[in-house]
Amino acid sequence: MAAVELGDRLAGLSLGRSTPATVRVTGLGRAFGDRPVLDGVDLEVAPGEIVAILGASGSGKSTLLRIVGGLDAPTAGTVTIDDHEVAGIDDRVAIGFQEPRLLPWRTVADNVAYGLPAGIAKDAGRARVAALLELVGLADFAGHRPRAISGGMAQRTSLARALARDPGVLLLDEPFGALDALTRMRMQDLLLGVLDTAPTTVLLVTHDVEEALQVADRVVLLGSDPDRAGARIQQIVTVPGERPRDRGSAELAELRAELLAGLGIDRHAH
Ligand SMILES: Nc1ncnc2c1ncn2[C@@H]1O[C@H](COP(=O)(O)OP(=O)(O)OP(=O)(O)O)[C@@H](O)[C@H]1O
Repeated sequence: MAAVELGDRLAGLSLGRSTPATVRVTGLGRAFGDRPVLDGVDLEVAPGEIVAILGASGSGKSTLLRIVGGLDAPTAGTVTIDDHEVAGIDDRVAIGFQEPRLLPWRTVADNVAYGLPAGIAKDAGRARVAALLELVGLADFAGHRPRAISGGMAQRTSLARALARDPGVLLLDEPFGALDALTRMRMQDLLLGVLDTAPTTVLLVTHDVEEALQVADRVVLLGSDPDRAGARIQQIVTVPGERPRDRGSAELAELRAELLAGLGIDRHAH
């Protein structure tokens, strides 16, 4: 089915479509006990924008994402979504993790349905699940159990479940981190295709500079200065070029080297 036709089908559902939201992070800090992890993080993400968050292990990427999603609370500063402060788990937000976290005894379709907003009419819910399965290429696997599908398919199911809620903000924490390199690249393309049809504001945590450069409008580098305990934003890079981007372009190669250097990896040393 063509993407436009699918988009019409999604738009035509009685659920309607929530509009991509603005996310504003202001003076954000988080300490665990007396150990600061994040300190003074400021970031504004525009509606429909895709922002990748890069940083060394332990730099607080997941913590930042969890706070935006209301799964954790900051010790300083605020997060707002469309000018409403986040305080606890928020309906406007959907989260996808590295592990698909599917219920093994439920079918693929039932796992996606699990993400539907409370109170949606049965028919509308069923139609939305069908449209989402179509969108992620799993229409023929609706009745399968999670153990009978591949890791990439499970991750697509998880993405469809996140979108079932019709979120204004989609938070993805290393969503493709457990997949092999080829599946990972396919998933990046699939994600971009899905977002064309069902646009939302995306914050994507990743370890992978290449993934950030392929998928994001902007890349945020999180890290701490030698004289600071908590991490903050070191650099924000606007990625040039329309997607899909040419992985071999000189411009991206330069950005890649710059971001790797920011992560403490000197490419020329290897
Ligand atoms: N609930 C918690 N209690 C205590 N410390 C925590 C808690 N959650 C996270 N931390 C600490 O905060 C720091 C940042 O963790 P976080 O998972 O946000 O980093 P990350 O950048 O996502 O790391 P990775 O790339 O390895 O997933 C780590 O040192 C971690 O041990």
